[in-house]
Amino acid sequence: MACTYSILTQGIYSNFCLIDSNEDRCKGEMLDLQHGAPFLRSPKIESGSDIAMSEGSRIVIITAGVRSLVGETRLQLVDRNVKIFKDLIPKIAKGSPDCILLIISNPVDVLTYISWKLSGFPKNRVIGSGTNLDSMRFRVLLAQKLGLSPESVHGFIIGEHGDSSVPVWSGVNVAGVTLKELNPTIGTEQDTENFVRLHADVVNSAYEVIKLKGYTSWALGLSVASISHTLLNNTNKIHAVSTLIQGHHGIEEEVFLSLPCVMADNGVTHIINQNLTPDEAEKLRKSAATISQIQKGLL
Ligand SMILES: NC(=O)C1=CN([C@@H]2O[C@H](COP(=O)(O)OP(=O)(O)OC[C@H]3O[C@@H](n4cnc5c(N)ncnc54)[C@H](O)[C@@H]3O)[C@@H](O)[C@H]2O)C=CC1
Ligand SMILES: CC(=O)C(=O)O
Repeated sequence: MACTYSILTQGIYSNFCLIDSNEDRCKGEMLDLQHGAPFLRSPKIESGSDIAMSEGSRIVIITAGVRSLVGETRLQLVDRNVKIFKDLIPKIAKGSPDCILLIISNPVDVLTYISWKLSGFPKNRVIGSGTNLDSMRFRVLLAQKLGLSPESVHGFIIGEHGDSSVPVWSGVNVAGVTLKELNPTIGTEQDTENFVRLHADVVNSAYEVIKLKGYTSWALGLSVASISHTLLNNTNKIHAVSTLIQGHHGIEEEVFLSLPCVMADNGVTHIINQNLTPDEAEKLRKSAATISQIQKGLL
């Protein structure tokens, strides 16, 4: 609902089909939104529990499944959510054969891989929301530390949307000034300015919000709205999203992880080849090995 609300209120798209196995909850959400239609350019919103209602969709955003309880990692959800995806993805692929699949449910990297396999879609049209959210969290924390607007602080978190994510300290910059040039120890334990703490805070963000309010929603909704805007308007904007990264940075496994991607109306068009340090690339390869291990035997 946070994705829907963000897309609707920003005027990005106005034709929605909300599907949930809990039909009443979904209808309640639909009615509540419809009552706001005069403020929302009179959108068309339907709801139901039958996936066939979504036939012919341009983008299918999948958030179905269980979420983490307090202290539970995203990877611990894998078996329960893969089961749901095995049922859903073939039906969606049949009903909306030309759609872009935008996966949100966790563990998002594994479920994006599973969706790619089960849909038979080309890799560019199967995308996980990945570390677009983590990168926003990173920029917000960096901006708070530097006393700047997050829009003026640039940096990426890549790899797993989860505990093994990788901060690209070598590329963090403000107006083209790379912070690593000013502070060569940035992102290491030797750094007296303790920037390394910010990545730990990014990794801990979801755990903290879940402990406080039970789930995360708004930032993810805004992140998905931003990705949707790019896809629907063919803008070639770069987002860190989960895509097939085999062959990049020495990764041999068939895994989906986040790297900065150029995105347009047919999904991911290019992966940006960042000039990672050997340490950053090694951490990414470790992340890939972890995910690959988890994927074994799922299909
Ligand atoms: N990638 C990211 O950054 C984020 C991912 N998530 C993930 O999104 C997922 C959903 O989280 P919430 O929305 O907080 O959970 P929620 O419990 O509020 O919603 C999940 C919905 O899925 C529905 N559902 C379950 N099985 C279904 C099926 N087979 N068909 C249709 N609907 C089905 C449930 O009825 C429920 O309404 C979780 O896996 C969570 O970890 C949540 C926030 C951020
Ligand atoms: C739940 C989750 O994956 C997040 O908020 O990052």
